[in-house]
Amino acid sequence: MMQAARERWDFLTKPPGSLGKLEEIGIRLAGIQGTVFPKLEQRAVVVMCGDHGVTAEGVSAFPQEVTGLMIQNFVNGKAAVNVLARQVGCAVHVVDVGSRVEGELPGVRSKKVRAGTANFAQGPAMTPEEAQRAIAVGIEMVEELHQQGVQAVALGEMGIGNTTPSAALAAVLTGRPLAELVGRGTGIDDEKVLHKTRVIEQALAVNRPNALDPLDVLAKVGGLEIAGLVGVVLGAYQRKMVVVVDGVIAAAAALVACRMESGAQEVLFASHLSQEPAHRVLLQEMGLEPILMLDMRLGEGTGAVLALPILEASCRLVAEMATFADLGLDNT
Ligand SMILES: O=C(O)c1ccc[n+]([C@@H]2O[C@H](COP(=O)([O-])O)[C@@H](O)[C@H]2O)c1
Ligand SMILES: Cc1cc2nc[nH]c2cc1C
Repeated sequence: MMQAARERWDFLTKPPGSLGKLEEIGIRLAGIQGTVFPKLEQRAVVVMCGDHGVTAEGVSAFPQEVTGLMIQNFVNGKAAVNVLARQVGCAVHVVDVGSRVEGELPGVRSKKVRAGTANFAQGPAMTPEEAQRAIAVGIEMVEELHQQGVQAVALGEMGIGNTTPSAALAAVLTGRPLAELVGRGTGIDDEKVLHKTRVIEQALAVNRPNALDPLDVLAKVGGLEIAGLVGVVLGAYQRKMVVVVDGVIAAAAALVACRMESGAQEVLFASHLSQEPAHRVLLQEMGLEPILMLDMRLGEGTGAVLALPILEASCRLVAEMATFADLGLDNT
């Protein structure tokens, strides 16, 4: 199907290759959907939310309570991701897979596996069973979206502290040194970046995650919303749905999913390049090239949602452009 799509792109009324990455995107979409004319009309962003015990170590510029406040903001339709999702016509699904918020908020899918992870600088973030349950929440969510006819899922997340587990996952799964991976997250200074690096070093020494066992790594130094996104990727791969990766946290989840199911990479698109340094390394590891470069580092799925119209442009071009044959011309 990808070969058929490549031929179609070369017959469209333009010099071959002149639509650049839009052509490559279209060819990959054809492979995923099994048609030369892929469609991305129905799309959704899943915002997985969770809290992190490691915030007790002072690794974020913001207090943990902000996770809950932002969950409320998402259901009020007032967060950045809501604004962008409205602009591009994308449904927003907010899933609480592990926040410390008590009770149930209307508009939030309450799927809490536990109220935040444990501080992984002192022991495992969660048990493998908890990680598996959080993965199941993601699979279940994407299964529902599939039944609704959704063709593309954007990976969103919210969790104060979650750039710390993301850097830890990246370090274990890629083998790169922490100095290349640890960043400012929500905006910590140089001194705190060093402290964050030492916290992750300690977490790796205490937990000794097995790099060849992605569930072990995820449970020991991951997060509940990260595990939820692993499930979204795995579920989407099974259903041949397009997955648009957001920033560093979503990319860490995507790499865990790829280590569990090597073919999962086939359905992934990188939306943008975050300012968080581990993001570049994670995308490289998955062979993905970012579409947008906007110096964003917000999360929530904002970059992924913004890239949806670019993916859709590719679908529209191949469906609506005339071919040289339509013009009565030979393209050679
Ligand atoms: O998407 C990114 O690349 C990204 C980079 C830095 C921060 N974030 C967001 O900020 C929060 C994590 O930052 P931090 O400093 O608390 O680890 C979390 O809610 C993420 O959605 C997201
Ligand atoms: C305000 C705020 C909004 C966010 N959205 C995703 N991560 C976030 C972190 C903070 C601090």
